[in-house]
Amino acid sequence: GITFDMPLSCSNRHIKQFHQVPLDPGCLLECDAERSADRLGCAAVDFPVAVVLPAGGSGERMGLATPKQFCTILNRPLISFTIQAFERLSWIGTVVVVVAKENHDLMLNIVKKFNHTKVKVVHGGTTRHRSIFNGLRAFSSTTDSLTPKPKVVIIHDAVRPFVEEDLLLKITLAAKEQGASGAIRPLVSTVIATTSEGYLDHSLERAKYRASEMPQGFLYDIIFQAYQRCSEFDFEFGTECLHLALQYCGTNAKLIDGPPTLWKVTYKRDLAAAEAIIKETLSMSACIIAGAEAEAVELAKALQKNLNMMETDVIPCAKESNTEYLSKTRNFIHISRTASNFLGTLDMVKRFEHTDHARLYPVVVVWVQLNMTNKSVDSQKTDELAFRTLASEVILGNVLLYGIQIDHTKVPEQWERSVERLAQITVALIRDRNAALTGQLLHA
Ligand SMILES: Nc1ccn([C@@H]2O[C@H](COP(=O)(O)OP(=O)(O)OP(=O)(O)O)[C@@H](O)[C@H]2O)c(=O)n1
Ligand SMILES: O=P(O)(O)OC[C@@H](O)[C@@H](O)[C@@H](O)CO
Repeated sequence: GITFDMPLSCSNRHIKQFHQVPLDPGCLLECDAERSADRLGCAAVDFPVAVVLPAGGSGERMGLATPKQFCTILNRPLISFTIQAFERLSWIGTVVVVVAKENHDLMLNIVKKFNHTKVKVVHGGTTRHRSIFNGLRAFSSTTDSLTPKPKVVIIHDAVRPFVEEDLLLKITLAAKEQGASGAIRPLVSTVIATTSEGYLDHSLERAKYRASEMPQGFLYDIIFQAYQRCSEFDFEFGTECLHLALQYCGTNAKLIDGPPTLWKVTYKRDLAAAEAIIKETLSMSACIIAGAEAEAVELAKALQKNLNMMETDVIPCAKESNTEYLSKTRNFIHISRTASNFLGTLDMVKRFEHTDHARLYPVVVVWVQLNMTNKSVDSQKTDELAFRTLASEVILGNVLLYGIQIDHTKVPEQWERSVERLAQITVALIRDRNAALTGQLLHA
Protein backbone atom coordinates (compact mmCIF):
# COMPACT_ATOMS: atom_id res chain seq x y z
CA GLY A 1 0.00 0.00 0.00
CA ILE A 2 0.99 3.60 -0.33
CA THR A 3 0.86 6.29 2.37
CA PHE A 4 1.01 9.89 1.20
CA ASP A 5 2.29 12.81 3.22
CA MET A 6 0.75 15.18 0.71
CA PRO A 7 -2.82 15.85 -0.43
CA LEU A 8 -3.70 14.08 -3.65
CA SER A 9 -4.23 17.01 -5.93
CA CYS A 10 -5.03 15.40 -9.22
CA SER A 11 -7.45 17.93 -10.62
CA ASN A 12 -10.29 16.68 -12.78
CA ARG A 13 -8.87 18.67 -15.68
CA HIS A 14 -5.60 16.84 -15.16
CA ILE A 15 -7.28 13.48 -15.18
CA LYS A 16 -9.58 14.46 -18.03
CA GLN A 17 -6.60 15.20 -20.26
CA PHE A 18 -5.66 11.57 -19.90
CA HIS A 19 -9.20 10.52 -20.62
CA GLN A 20 -8.90 11.07 -24.35
CA VAL A 21 -6.37 8.28 -24.39
CA PRO A 22 -7.87 5.00 -23.21
CA LEU A 23 -5.37 4.03 -20.54
CA ASP A 24 -4.44 0.62 -19.35
CA PRO A 25 -7.04 -1.18 -21.50
CA GLY A 26 -7.35 -3.81 -18.82
CA CYS A 27 -9.22 -1.05 -17.03
CA LEU A 28 -11.40 -0.38 -19.99
CA LEU A 29 -11.88 -4.07 -20.61
CA GLU A 30 -12.08 -5.63 -24.00
CA CYS A 31 -14.20 -3.52 -26.27
CA ASP A 32 -14.63 -3.33 -30.02
CA ALA A 33 -12.02 -0.59 -30.46
CA GLU A 34 -9.48 -2.66 -28.55
CA ARG A 35 -10.22 -5.79 -30.48
CA SER A 36 -10.03 -4.06 -33.87
CA ALA A 37 -6.76 -2.36 -32.86
CA ASP A 38 -5.33 -5.75 -31.93
CA ARG A 39 -6.47 -7.12 -35.29
CA LEU A 40 -4.72 -4.12 -36.87
CA GLY A 41 -1.57 -5.04 -34.96
CA CYS A 42 -1.72 -8.67 -35.98
CA ALA A 43 -2.15 -7.73 -39.63
CA ALA A 44 0.71 -5.21 -39.63
CA VAL A 45 3.19 -7.15 -37.50
CA ASP A 46 4.22 -10.30 -39.38
CA PHE A 47 7.52 -10.74 -37.52
CA PRO A 48 8.38 -11.77 -33.90
CA VAL A 49 8.26 -8.95 -31.34
CA ALA A 50 9.41 -9.28 -27.72
CA VAL A 51 9.72 -6.91 -24.79
CA VAL A 52 12.35 -6.12 -22.14
CA LEU A 53 11.03 -4.39 -19.01
CA PRO A 54 13.87 -3.11 -16.79
CA ALA A 55 12.57 -3.41 -13.21
CA GLY A 56 15.78 -3.87 -11.29
CA GLY A 57 15.95 -0.47 -9.59
CA SER A 58 15.49 0.43 -5.92
CA GLY A 59 13.30 3.52 -6.40
CA GLU A 60 15.36 5.82 -4.15
CA ARG A 61 13.57 8.98 -5.34
CA MET A 62 10.23 7.44 -4.31
CA GLY A 63 11.47 7.32 -0.71
CA LEU A 64 9.52 4.16 0.21
CA ALA A 65 10.83 0.88 1.63
CA THR A 66 9.30 -0.99 -1.30
CA PRO A 67 10.87 -0.44 -4.73
CA LYS A 68 8.30 1.63 -6.69
CA GLN A 69 7.69 -1.08 -9.33
CA PHE A 70 6.29 -3.27 -6.53
CA CYS A 71 4.20 -0.56 -4.82
CA THR A 72 0.53 -1.50 -5.03
CA ILE A 73 -2.43 0.28 -6.56
CA LEU A 74 -5.80 -1.37 -5.73
CA ASN A 75 -3.86 -4.28 -4.18
CA ARG A 76 -1.88 -4.85 -7.37
CA PRO A 77 1.82 -4.05 -7.93
CA LEU A 78 2.54 -1.25 -10.39
CA ILE A 79 4.61 -3.59 -12.56
CA SER A 80 1.59 -5.82 -13.15
CA PHE A 81 -0.27 -2.97 -14.84
CA THR A 82 2.70 -2.42 -17.18
CA ILE A 83 3.03 -6.13 -17.98
CA GLN A 84 -0.70 -6.30 -18.74
CA ALA A 85 -0.41 -3.42 -21.22
CA PHE A 86 1.90 -5.66 -23.29
CA GLU A 87 0.51 -9.13 -22.55
CA ARG A 88 -2.95 -8.27 -23.82
CA LEU A 89 -1.59 -7.71 -27.34
CA SER A 90 -1.62 -10.96 -29.31
CA TRP A 91 1.17 -9.76 -31.64
CA ILE A 92 3.59 -9.41 -28.73
CA GLY A 93 5.52 -12.48 -27.60
CA THR A 94 7.78 -12.92 -24.58
CA VAL A 95 7.96 -10.16 -21.97
CA VAL A 96 11.34 -10.39 -20.23
CA VAL A 97 11.15 -8.73 -16.80
CA VAL A 98 14.51 -7.79 -15.32
CA VAL A 99 14.52 -7.63 -11.51
CA ALA A 100 17.15 -7.46 -8.76
CA LYS A 101 18.13 -10.92 -7.52
CA GLU A 102 16.51 -10.28 -4.13
CA ASN A 103 13.17 -9.60 -5.83
CA HIS A 104 13.19 -12.71 -8.00
CA ASP A 105 10.72 -14.72 -5.87
CA LEU A 106 8.50 -11.69 -5.32
CA MET A 107 8.30 -11.25 -9.09
CA LEU A 108 7.51 -14.95 -9.62
CA ASN A 109 4.65 -14.61 -7.09
CA ILE A 110 3.26 -11.62 -8.97
CA VAL A 111 3.49 -13.56 -12.25
CA LYS A 112 1.55 -16.42 -10.65
CA LYS A 113 -1.05 -14.32 -8.83
CA PHE A 114 -1.95 -12.18 -11.84
CA ASN A 115 -1.47 -14.96 -14.39
CA HIS A 116 1.13 -13.12 -16.47
CA THR A 117 1.67 -15.96 -18.94
CA LYS A 118 4.14 -14.23 -21.30
CA VAL A 119 6.66 -13.25 -18.61
CA LYS A 120 10.21 -14.57 -18.23
CA VAL A 121 12.08 -13.24 -15.15
CA VAL A 122 15.85 -12.57 -15.26
CA HIS A 123 18.25 -10.80 -12.92
CA GLY A 124 19.23 -7.14 -13.33
CA GLY A 125 22.49 -5.31 -12.85
CA THR A 126 23.74 -2.36 -10.85
CA THR A 127 22.55 0.14 -13.46
CA ARG A 128 19.60 0.37 -15.85
CA HIS A 129 21.80 -0.24 -18.91
CA ARG A 130 23.28 -3.36 -17.31
CA SER A 131 19.79 -4.58 -16.50
CA ILE A 132 18.58 -4.00 -20.04
CA PHE A 133 21.61 -5.85 -21.45
CA ASN A 134 20.86 -8.78 -19.12
CA GLY A 135 17.30 -8.71 -20.43
CA LEU A 136 18.49 -8.83 -24.03
CA ARG A 137 20.77 -11.73 -23.21
CA ALA A 138 17.71 -13.74 -22.12
CA PHE A 139 16.94 -14.30 -25.80
CA SER A 140 18.82 -16.96 -27.63
CA SER A 141 19.83 -17.17 -31.24
CA THR A 142 19.11 -20.91 -31.35
CA THR A 143 15.72 -21.22 -33.04
CA ASP A 144 14.51 -24.11 -30.84
CA SER A 145 15.06 -22.04 -27.69
CA LEU A 146 12.06 -21.29 -25.45
CA THR A 147 12.98 -17.63 -25.83
CA PRO A 148 14.07 -17.21 -29.43
CA LYS A 149 15.48 -13.84 -30.28
CA PRO A 150 12.83 -11.53 -31.80
CA LYS A 151 13.12 -9.44 -34.97
CA VAL A 152 12.14 -6.32 -32.99
CA VAL A 153 12.56 -5.81 -29.24
CA ILE A 154 10.62 -3.15 -27.35
CA ILE A 155 12.42 -1.72 -24.30
CA HIS A 156 10.08 -0.08 -21.78
CA ASP A 157 10.56 0.99 -18.14
CA ALA A 158 8.48 -1.23 -15.85
CA VAL A 159 7.36 1.92 -13.99
CA ARG A 160 5.57 3.43 -16.97
CA PRO A 161 2.19 1.64 -16.65
CA PHE A 162 0.21 3.54 -19.29
CA VAL A 163 1.25 2.55 -22.79
CA GLU A 164 -1.22 2.34 -25.65
CA GLU A 165 -1.38 -0.18 -28.45
CA ASP A 166 -1.35 2.35 -31.26
CA LEU A 167 1.93 3.85 -29.99
CA LEU A 168 3.46 0.39 -29.53
CA LEU A 169 2.50 -0.43 -33.10
CA LYS A 170 4.10 2.78 -34.44
CA ILE A 171 7.29 2.19 -32.39
CA THR A 172 7.50 -1.44 -33.54
CA LEU A 173 6.96 -0.75 -37.25
CA ALA A 174 9.39 2.21 -37.17
CA ALA A 175 12.04 0.06 -35.44
CA LYS A 176 11.56 -2.62 -38.12
CA GLU A 177 12.06 -0.04 -40.90
CA GLN A 178 14.69 2.26 -39.34
CA GLY A 179 16.47 -0.02 -36.86
CA ALA A 180 15.52 2.11 -33.85
CA SER A 181 12.60 4.23 -32.66
CA GLY A 182 11.65 6.11 -29.53
CA ALA A 183 8.70 7.96 -28.00
CA ILE A 184 9.15 11.65 -27.27
CA ARG A 185 7.21 14.35 -25.41
CA PRO A 186 7.49 18.15 -25.35
CA LEU A 187 9.71 19.50 -22.56
CA VAL A 188 7.81 20.95 -19.62
CA SER A 189 10.76 22.87 -18.12
CA THR A 190 13.63 24.58 -19.90
CA VAL A 191 16.99 22.74 -19.86
CA ILE A 192 19.96 24.75 -18.60
CA ALA A 193 23.69 24.09 -18.17
CA THR A 194 25.33 25.18 -14.90
CA THR A 195 28.88 26.31 -14.09
CA SER A 196 30.92 24.30 -11.52
CA GLU A 197 30.16 27.14 -9.03
CA GLY A 198 26.42 26.54 -9.43
CA TYR A 199 25.65 29.48 -11.69
CA LEU A 200 23.82 29.56 -14.98
CA ASP A 201 26.18 28.81 -17.86
CA HIS A 202 23.57 28.80 -20.65
CA SER A 203 20.05 27.62 -21.40
CA LEU A 204 18.84 25.52 -24.32
CA GLU A 205 16.15 26.77 -26.70
CA ARG A 206 13.32 24.61 -25.39
CA ALA A 207 11.44 24.42 -28.71
CA LYS A 208 14.40 22.65 -30.29
CA TYR A 209 14.46 19.82 -27.75
CA ARG A 210 12.17 16.97 -26.67
CA ALA A 211 12.02 14.66 -23.67
CA SER A 212 13.02 11.09 -24.53
CA GLU A 213 10.42 8.74 -23.05
CA MET A 214 9.61 5.02 -23.40
CA PRO A 215 8.67 2.73 -25.16
CA GLN A 216 11.64 2.43 -27.51
CA GLY A 217 11.99 -0.15 -30.25
CA PHE A 218 15.02 -1.72 -31.92
CA LEU A 219 15.97 -4.37 -34.39
CA TYR A 220 17.20 -6.89 -31.85
CA ASP A 221 20.57 -7.39 -33.57
CA ILE A 222 21.26 -3.64 -33.57
CA ILE A 223 20.63 -2.96 -29.88
CA PHE A 224 22.33 -6.20 -28.83
CA GLN A 225 25.42 -5.24 -30.83
CA ALA A 226 25.34 -1.71 -29.38
CA TYR A 227 25.40 -3.14 -25.85
CA GLN A 228 28.23 -5.50 -26.79
CA ARG A 229 30.27 -2.52 -28.00
CA CYS A 230 29.43 0.12 -25.44
CA SER A 231 31.91 1.39 -22.82
CA GLU A 232 31.99 0.91 -19.07
CA PHE A 233 31.17 4.61 -18.80
CA ASP A 234 27.99 4.05 -20.81
CA PHE A 235 27.02 1.12 -18.59
CA GLU A 236 27.70 3.12 -15.43
CA PHE A 237 26.31 6.55 -16.30
CA GLY A 238 24.29 6.26 -19.52
CA THR A 239 20.50 6.74 -19.55
CA GLU A 240 19.63 6.61 -23.24
CA CYS A 241 19.37 3.44 -25.34
CA LEU A 242 18.79 5.47 -28.53
CA HIS A 243 22.20 7.04 -28.02
CA LEU A 244 23.89 3.61 -27.88
CA ALA A 245 22.26 2.57 -31.19
CA LEU A 246 23.53 5.78 -32.82
CA GLN A 247 26.97 5.81 -31.21
CA TYR A 248 27.88 2.14 -31.69
CA CYS A 249 25.79 1.08 -34.69
CA GLY A 250 25.30 4.33 -36.58
CA THR A 251 21.53 3.86 -36.34
CA ASN A 252 19.50 7.05 -36.14
CA ALA A 253 16.27 6.41 -34.23
CA LYS A 254 12.93 7.49 -35.69
CA LEU A 255 11.25 9.67 -33.06
CA ILE A 256 7.49 9.36 -32.49
CA ASP A 257 5.32 11.82 -30.52
CA GLY A 258 3.60 10.08 -27.63
CA PRO A 259 0.58 10.99 -25.45
CA PRO A 260 0.91 12.61 -21.97
CA THR A 261 0.39 9.21 -20.28
CA LEU A 262 3.96 8.08 -21.05
CA TRP A 263 5.45 9.58 -17.91
CA LYS A 264 7.70 7.54 -15.60
CA VAL A 265 6.57 6.88 -12.02
CA THR A 266 9.52 8.35 -10.11
CA TYR A 267 8.22 10.30 -7.08
CA LYS A 268 5.33 9.69 -4.68
CA ARG A 269 3.18 12.19 -6.56
CA ASP A 270 3.53 10.00 -9.67
CA LEU A 271 2.15 7.00 -7.80
CA ALA A 272 -0.78 9.10 -6.55
CA ALA A 273 -1.48 10.29 -10.10
CA ALA A 274 -1.29 6.73 -11.47
CA GLU A 275 -3.73 5.51 -8.80
CA ALA A 276 -6.14 8.39 -9.51
CA ILE A 277 -6.06 7.70 -13.25
CA ILE A 278 -6.65 3.96 -12.84
CA LYS A 279 -9.56 4.59 -10.46
CA GLU A 280 -11.00 7.24 -12.76
CA THR A 281 -10.76 4.89 -15.73
CA LEU A 282 -12.44 2.06 -13.79
CA SER A 283 -15.34 4.40 -12.89
CA MET A 284 -16.46 5.27 -16.41
CA SER A 285 -19.30 2.76 -16.63
CA ALA A 286 -21.77 0.78 -14.52
CA CYS A 287 -24.51 -1.80 -14.95
CA ILE A 288 -27.73 -1.33 -12.94
CA ILE A 289 -29.59 -4.56 -12.33
CA ALA A 290 -33.20 -3.96 -11.30
CA GLY A 291 -35.24 -6.44 -9.29
CA ALA A 292 -38.51 -7.59 -10.88
CA GLU A 293 -40.73 -5.20 -8.88
CA ALA A 294 -42.01 -2.05 -10.62
CA GLU A 295 -40.63 0.18 -7.85
CA ALA A 296 -37.14 -1.31 -8.33
CA VAL A 297 -37.29 -0.69 -12.09
CA GLU A 298 -38.48 2.89 -11.47
CA LEU A 299 -35.60 3.50 -9.05
CA ALA A 300 -33.11 1.99 -11.55
CA LYS A 301 -34.18 4.47 -14.21
CA ALA A 302 -34.12 7.42 -11.79
CA LEU A 303 -30.68 6.40 -10.59
CA GLN A 304 -29.43 6.05 -14.17
CA LYS A 305 -30.45 9.66 -14.84
CA ASN A 306 -28.46 10.81 -11.79
CA LEU A 307 -25.38 8.79 -12.78
CA ASN A 308 -24.95 10.95 -15.86
CA MET A 309 -21.16 11.04 -15.53
CA MET A 310 -21.04 7.29 -16.20
CA GLU A 311 -22.06 5.16 -19.14
CA THR A 312 -24.77 2.98 -17.55
CA ASP A 313 -26.89 0.07 -18.71
CA VAL A 314 -30.09 -0.93 -16.91
CA ILE A 315 -30.93 -4.62 -17.21
CA PRO A 316 -33.70 -6.65 -15.57
CA CYS A 317 -32.60 -9.19 -12.98
CA ALA A 318 -33.12 -12.15 -15.28
CA LYS A 319 -30.58 -10.82 -17.77
CA GLU A 320 -27.86 -10.21 -15.23
CA SER A 321 -26.43 -13.62 -16.07
CA ASN A 322 -25.78 -12.23 -19.52
CA THR A 323 -21.97 -12.31 -19.75
CA GLU A 324 -22.06 -9.42 -22.21
CA TYR A 325 -22.58 -7.10 -19.23
CA LEU A 326 -19.80 -8.75 -17.27
CA SER A 327 -17.27 -7.77 -19.91
CA LYS A 328 -18.41 -4.17 -20.28
CA THR A 329 -17.85 -2.91 -16.76
CA ARG A 330 -16.56 -3.74 -13.30
CA ASN A 331 -19.26 -1.78 -11.47
CA PHE A 332 -22.63 -3.37 -10.70
CA ILE A 333 -25.57 -1.82 -8.82
CA HIS A 334 -28.16 -4.39 -7.75
CA ILE A 335 -31.52 -2.94 -6.68
CA SER A 336 -33.81 -5.22 -4.70
CA ARG A 337 -36.98 -4.34 -2.85
CA THR A 338 -37.11 -6.49 0.21
CA ALA A 339 -34.52 -6.12 2.96
CA SER A 340 -33.85 -9.81 3.37
CA ASN A 341 -33.39 -10.48 -0.32
CA PHE A 342 -29.81 -9.87 -1.21
CA LEU A 343 -29.73 -13.40 -2.62
CA GLY A 344 -29.78 -11.93 -6.13
CA THR A 345 -26.70 -9.95 -5.27
CA LEU A 346 -25.20 -13.05 -3.69
CA ASP A 347 -25.62 -15.00 -6.98
CA MET A 348 -23.92 -12.29 -8.96
CA VAL A 349 -21.07 -11.85 -6.52
CA LYS A 350 -20.42 -15.59 -6.43
CA ARG A 351 -20.19 -15.55 -10.21
CA PHE A 352 -17.35 -13.05 -10.16
CA GLU A 353 -15.34 -15.22 -7.84
CA HIS A 354 -15.09 -17.82 -10.58
CA THR A 355 -14.27 -15.49 -13.42
CA ASP A 356 -11.15 -13.64 -14.47
CA HIS A 357 -13.12 -10.43 -14.13
CA ALA A 358 -11.83 -9.55 -10.70
CA ARG A 359 -8.30 -10.89 -11.19
CA LEU A 360 -6.76 -7.68 -12.48
CA TYR A 361 -9.13 -5.06 -11.05
CA PRO A 362 -11.51 -5.07 -8.07
CA VAL A 363 -15.16 -5.51 -9.06
CA VAL A 364 -17.61 -3.25 -7.20
CA VAL A 365 -21.09 -4.51 -6.32
CA VAL A 366 -23.45 -2.01 -4.68
CA TRP A 367 -26.56 -3.64 -3.21
CA VAL A 368 -29.35 -1.03 -3.05
CA GLN A 369 -32.04 -2.05 -0.59
CA LEU A 370 -35.30 -0.28 -1.44
CA ASN A 371 -37.40 -0.13 1.73
CA MET A 372 -41.11 0.07 0.86
CA THR A 373 -42.26 -0.52 4.46
CA ASN A 374 -40.68 0.04 7.88
CA LYS A 375 -39.10 -3.32 8.64
CA SER A 376 -38.73 -4.27 12.28
CA VAL A 377 -35.30 -3.48 13.66
CA ASP A 378 -34.50 -7.16 14.39
CA SER A 379 -34.85 -8.37 10.79
CA GLN A 380 -32.69 -5.42 9.64
CA LYS A 381 -30.00 -6.45 12.15
CA THR A 382 -30.01 -10.02 10.83
CA ASP A 383 -29.58 -8.74 7.29
CA GLU A 384 -26.70 -6.47 8.24
CA LEU A 385 -24.89 -9.33 9.92
CA ALA A 386 -25.38 -11.69 6.96
CA PHE A 387 -24.44 -8.91 4.56
CA ARG A 388 -21.26 -8.05 6.44
CA THR A 389 -20.25 -11.71 6.56
CA LEU A 390 -20.77 -12.07 2.81
CA ALA A 391 -18.73 -8.90 2.14
CA SER A 392 -15.82 -10.21 4.23
CA GLU A 393 -15.86 -13.46 2.23
CA VAL A 394 -16.06 -12.07 -1.31
CA ILE A 395 -13.36 -9.44 -0.75
CA LEU A 396 -10.94 -12.37 -0.82
CA GLY A 397 -11.93 -12.75 -4.48
CA ASN A 398 -11.31 -9.01 -5.13
CA VAL A 399 -15.05 -8.23 -5.09
CA LEU A 400 -15.96 -5.12 -3.06
CA LEU A 401 -19.54 -5.43 -1.77
CA TYR A 402 -21.26 -2.27 -0.49
CA GLY A 403 -24.85 -1.68 0.73
CA ILE A 404 -27.08 1.40 0.57
CA GLN A 405 -30.60 1.59 1.97
CA ILE A 406 -33.16 4.00 0.53
CA ASP A 407 -36.66 4.54 1.94
CA HIS A 408 -39.39 4.88 -0.68
CA THR A 409 -41.63 7.95 -0.36
CA LYS A 410 -44.50 9.32 -2.41
CA VAL A 411 -43.40 12.89 -1.69
CA PRO A 412 -41.74 13.83 -5.03
CA GLU A 413 -39.18 16.37 -3.68
CA GLN A 414 -38.16 14.01 -0.88
CA TRP A 415 -37.86 11.07 -3.27
CA GLU A 416 -35.79 13.15 -5.70
CA ARG A 417 -33.40 14.17 -2.92
CA SER A 418 -33.05 10.56 -1.76
CA VAL A 419 -32.25 9.37 -5.28
CA GLU A 420 -29.68 12.16 -5.70
CA ARG A 421 -28.03 11.12 -2.42
CA LEU A 422 -28.12 7.47 -3.56
CA ALA A 423 -26.32 8.45 -6.77
CA GLN A 424 -23.70 10.49 -4.90
CA ILE A 425 -22.93 7.66 -2.48
CA THR A 426 -22.83 5.14 -5.34
CA VAL A 427 -20.36 7.24 -7.36
CA ALA A 428 -18.16 7.76 -4.29
CA LEU A 429 -18.06 4.01 -3.58
CA ILE A 430 -17.28 3.13 -7.22
CA ARG A 431 -14.61 5.80 -7.60
CA ASP A 432 -12.79 5.12 -4.35
CA ARG A 433 -13.10 1.33 -4.18
CA ASN A 434 -12.27 1.58 -0.49
CA ALA A 435 -12.19 -1.83 1.22
CA ALA A 436 -12.98 -0.22 4.61
CA LEU A 437 -16.59 0.50 3.57
CA THR A 438 -17.40 -2.99 2.31
CA GLY A 439 -20.19 -4.77 4.21
CA GLN A 440 -21.57 -1.51 5.55
CA LEU A 441 -25.25 -0.60 5.01
CA LEU A 442 -25.12 3.14 4.28
CA HIS A 443 -28.34 5.19 4.09
CA ALA A 444 -29.27 7.52 1.20
N1 LIG B 1 19.86 -1.04 -11.85
C1 LIG B 1 18.66 -0.71 -12.40
C2 LIG B 1 18.12 0.59 -12.22
C3 LIG B 1 16.87 0.88 -12.77
N2 LIG B 1 16.22 -0.10 -13.44
C4 LIG B 1 14.88 0.14 -13.95
O1 LIG B 1 14.87 1.17 -14.93
C5 LIG B 1 13.60 1.86 -14.89
C6 LIG B 1 13.79 3.37 -14.88
O2 LIG B 1 14.71 3.68 -13.88
P1 LIG B 1 14.42 4.66 -12.64
O3 LIG B 1 13.11 5.36 -12.80
O4 LIG B 1 15.61 5.46 -12.39
O5 LIG B 1 14.23 3.59 -11.44
P2 LIG B 1 15.10 3.50 -10.11
O6 LIG B 1 16.53 3.42 -10.43
O7 LIG B 1 14.49 2.38 -9.31
O8 LIG B 1 14.75 4.90 -9.39
P3 LIG B 1 15.77 5.79 -8.53
O9 LIG B 1 16.71 6.39 -9.53
O10 LIG B 1 14.84 6.83 -7.92
O11 LIG B 1 16.44 4.89 -7.53
C7 LIG B 1 12.86 1.36 -13.66
O12 LIG B 1 11.82 0.48 -14.03
C8 LIG B 1 13.93 0.64 -12.86
O13 LIG B 1 13.40 -0.43 -12.08
C9 LIG B 1 16.77 -1.38 -13.63
O14 LIG B 1 16.15 -2.24 -14.26
N3 LIG B 1 17.99 -1.66 -13.09
O1 LIG C 1 17.32 7.88 -15.55
P1 LIG C 1 16.19 7.02 -15.19
O2 LIG C 1 16.69 5.61 -14.87
O3 LIG C 1 15.30 7.58 -14.12
O4 LIG C 1 15.25 6.90 -16.49
C1 LIG C 1 15.65 6.09 -17.51
C2 LIG C 1 14.90 6.40 -18.79
O5 LIG C 1 13.51 6.27 -18.59
C3 LIG C 1 15.16 7.81 -19.25
O6 LIG C 1 16.51 7.98 -19.45
C4 LIG C 1 14.32 8.13 -20.48
O7 LIG C 1 14.63 9.40 -20.86
C5 LIG C 1 14.47 7.19 -21.68
O8 LIG C 1 15.70 7.07 -22.12
